[in-house]
Amino acid sequence: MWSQLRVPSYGSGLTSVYPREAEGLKDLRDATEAHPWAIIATSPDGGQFISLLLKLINAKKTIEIGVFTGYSLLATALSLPDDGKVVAIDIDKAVYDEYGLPIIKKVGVAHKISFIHSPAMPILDELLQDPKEEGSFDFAFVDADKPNYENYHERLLKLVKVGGLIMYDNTLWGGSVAQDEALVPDFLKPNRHHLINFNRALAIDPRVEISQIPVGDGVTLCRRLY
Ligand SMILES: C[S@@+](CC[C@H](N)C(=O)[O-])C[C@H]1O[C@@H](n2cnc3c(N)ncnc32)[C@H](O)[C@@H]1O
Ligand SMILES: O=c1cc(-c2ccc(O)cc2)oc2c(O)c(O)ccc12
Repeated sequence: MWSQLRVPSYGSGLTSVYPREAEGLKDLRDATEAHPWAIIATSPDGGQFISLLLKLINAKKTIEIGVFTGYSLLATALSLPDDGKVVAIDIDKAVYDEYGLPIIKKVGVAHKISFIHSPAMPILDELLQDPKEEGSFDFAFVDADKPNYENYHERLLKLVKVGGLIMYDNTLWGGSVAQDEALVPDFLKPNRHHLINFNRALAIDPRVEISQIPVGDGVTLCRRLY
């Protein structure tokens, strides 16, 4: 099961994450447990890492692809200044409206969020039509359909400013990217080769400086170089 593969989240969560988790984030994590796909939510250590990064880089404008119930989105909104903005894109609005939005309103950060109900690709292409949007984002977080990560990367490299960060979730894919195919559990197989190919593409991409970090299901952080 995926939960068994996320031992680092639980291990570090007990001491380093949960005691520091904001009340709204805990409420949202508890509420998300009721959803049948709760396991795909961003992990608490992933949320904590996003919060720290956003504060380190003084992020004001960010973009997120893949919202689900809104855990990473809430972690982001809480970490931006009061006049900060996050553009959040998901093909599923109902789950965000039901789980995340009421808590986001309650903790007073809804004004920082522009939720866009759509597949991400046309929105990224639309943003790129506007010269003001090019190079305007400090940070991007990608946690959606894995086959599109390479397509998102091409667009985000133009939307994020030089020196800005792009963070991709699930780049370890339960550890399976480093496993012999024969040992990989069936439920990890469909997306595994997409993540292996994506990791290979990032490894030789001269436009970014990268680091893969074993937070949650593995995240890869890219800093735009030019
Ligand atoms: C792993 S979940 C995101 C988890 C979220 N970051 C969190 O904090 O819980 C993936 C999300 O990507 C969305 N998604 C899948 N394909 C998409 C696409 N082409 N464009 C935008 N969102 C997409 C799904 O609807 C789902 O909500
Ligand atoms: O098991 C999953 C599946 C996804 C997933 C699959 C298809 C999509 O279009 C989007 C997301 O994402 C996951 C995820 O982000 C995670 O942290 C754990 C498991 C899964």
